[in-house]
Amino acid sequence: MENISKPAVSPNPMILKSEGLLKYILETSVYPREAEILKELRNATTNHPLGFMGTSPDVGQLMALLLKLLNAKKTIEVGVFTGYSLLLTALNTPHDGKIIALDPDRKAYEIGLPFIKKASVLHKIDYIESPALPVLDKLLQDPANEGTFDFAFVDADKNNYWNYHERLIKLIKIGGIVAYDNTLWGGTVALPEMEVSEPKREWRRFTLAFNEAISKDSRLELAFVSIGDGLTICRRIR
Ligand SMILES: C[S@@+](CC[C@H](N)C(=O)[O-])C[C@H]1O[C@@H](n2cnc3c(N)ncnc32)[C@H](O)[C@@H]1O
Repeated sequence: MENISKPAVSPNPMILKSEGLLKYILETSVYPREAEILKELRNATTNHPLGFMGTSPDVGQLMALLLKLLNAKKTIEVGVFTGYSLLLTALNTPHDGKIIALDPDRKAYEIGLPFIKKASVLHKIDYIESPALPVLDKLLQDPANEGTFDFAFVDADKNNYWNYHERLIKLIKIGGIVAYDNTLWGGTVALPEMEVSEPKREWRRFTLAFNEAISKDSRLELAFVSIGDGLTICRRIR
């Protein structure tokens, strides 16, 4: 008899790690369909001292699909950097869409700003040069903001992911989506701590705690997607 207490794993777990497969996906369906202006922003960002640490284009493609499926109009972006995911969100929301974009690093945002302007989507963006938490708290001080956002994307300091979650789950409407990037943290979540480089250990611990807590959150349905550096997609259900 089939052992139902032991869920089946992927028939080929190694497939998740195959660089060749990722290259195939990117070259077959991601890069050819990526908006030219996003490519331009991505290329401009490679000159940043930290290189391109923006959202990976395959994650972007999935985000675009989610935004369109939701017909998202009102969104929040936590962690802008040079604005790849921000521009992508702006391109995939209607003309009267609104995005509250939060990041204390305005210098990085200014690298992407010319591309946002060129795409004629700046009018949708309310960029606030600030750490995200105080702004989210301020939004929640006005009960009129609760349950009004369609979509939020979090790609910032991992130590605050649960703090963001506790606020975003109230700001997002029932049926809306909050997506968290980097929830596989370079694959380190599946490694013993000893095998993880020292600089990655602290955020690995936060990511592990976040993944465990969110998996138990009954206010949402979720999918933990092995794409890019890991994307956890949560749909608020209550
Ligand atoms: C990985 S980057 C974001 C990439 C962005 N999603 C993109 O596609 O280009 C992380 C960003 O989080 C920002 N960040 C760090 N701490 C933050 C905080 N407390 N609140 C908001 N943003 C923060 C950093 O300044 C950095 O720009």
